[in-house]
Amino acid sequence: MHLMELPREVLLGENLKDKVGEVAKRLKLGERVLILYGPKTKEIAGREVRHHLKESFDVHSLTIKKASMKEVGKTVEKIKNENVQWIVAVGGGSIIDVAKLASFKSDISFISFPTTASHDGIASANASIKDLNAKTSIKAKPPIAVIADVKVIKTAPYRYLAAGVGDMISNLTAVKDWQLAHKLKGEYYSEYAASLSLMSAKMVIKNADIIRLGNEESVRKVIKGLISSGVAMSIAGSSRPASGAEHLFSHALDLIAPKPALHGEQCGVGTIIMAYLHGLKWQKIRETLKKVNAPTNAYELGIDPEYIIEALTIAHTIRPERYTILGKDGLTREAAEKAAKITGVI
Ligand SMILES: NC(=O)C1=CN([C@@H]2O[C@H](COP(=O)(O)OP(=O)(O)OC[C@H]3O[C@@H](n4cnc5c(N)ncnc54)[C@H](OP(=O)(O)O)[C@@H]3O)[C@@H](O)[C@H]2O)C=CC1
Ligand SMILES: O=C(CO)COP(=O)(O)O
Ligand SMILES: [Zn+2]
Repeated sequence: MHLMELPREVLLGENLKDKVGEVAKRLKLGERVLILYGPKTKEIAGREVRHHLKESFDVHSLTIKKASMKEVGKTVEKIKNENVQWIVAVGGGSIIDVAKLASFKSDISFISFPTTASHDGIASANASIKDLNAKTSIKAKPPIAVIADVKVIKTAPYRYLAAGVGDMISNLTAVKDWQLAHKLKGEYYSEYAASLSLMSAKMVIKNADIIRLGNEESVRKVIKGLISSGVAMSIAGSSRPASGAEHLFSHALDLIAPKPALHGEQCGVGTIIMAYLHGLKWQKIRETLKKVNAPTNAYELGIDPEYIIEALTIAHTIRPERYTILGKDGLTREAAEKAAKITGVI
């Protein structure tokens, strides 16, 4: 059996901070809610969402500092102690991931209220928690609803929107890797999930001129793609359609770089290199990233070229069970240097 869990409601529009309660009532989520936010996202939208919820719910709140198991544990504890029935996560990928895993462990629902359009975890079922043994995402549950307030998301620095483009353009190489694993290793492959995932990537390429403007229409385009990409992952039952070797490269940078860049920024640069290795038109990918002002090289990522090379050579060790273009043995230092130089990454 293949279970596909998807969000039941997706709201995309302006001024939605007072709509969380309505959605929760419609979905009969219960009276006792826990709101999670970060120190910044509390001021950006969290406080106001909480204020509106207080009109008809018993509201508890927690400030989350980062996506760690300690914060997940704290959240699970709060859910238990206060008999919480559902969670709303107001924040970036880190806050959403903590809510996703804590609600999964506690077997309650959560609503995703993203404040950035920088990653496709907004509507996905997998959570990426940094200090788990795995450096990659693990299975949890998708949000029961996604409430994407374009005005809130637009308050985030433009850099986050460009990172969202990087996380989606990754789908091009992720799907290529998936097809390779299907053919070489007989791995399960879903044509439907792969097509949906590719559609998000193609849409950002097509709409790069709109996205680069950084206005509300740009946010809408990126958010829709990120939600579809998350749904593709839920259909596949793993992050396979949206995470291949380019993500392994980003995960490797998170491990070794003194100051990693945003997830989507690193994935975008990784996509250029992996597209080159796959024999895809990597120039088109770089052109799109340039168009939306996303980083396309080590300098723009703010990461020393030495870490880029090292990340390329260790990427295949991050998730050995997921076959990619890097193969079982990965890239030699020479091959890594060559690929990064040819594509202008270093
Ligand atoms: N589960 C999945 O499928 C996926 C998960 N991810 C994960 O998502 C994370 C990346 O998410 P991302 O959103 O880029 O980063 P973070 O959630 O880590 O947020 C980065 C910073 O941006 C701040 N911030 C959030 N919203 C705004 C805003 N509107 N204006 C100004 N600042 C804001 C945050 O504030 P504050 O300090 O208040 O939190 C935080 O300081 C990574 O951990 C990655 O692994 C990525 C892709 C897929
Ligand atoms: O970032 C993701 C998809 O964009 C999740 O990927 P991982 O499973 O590699 O963490
Ligand atoms: Zn990603």
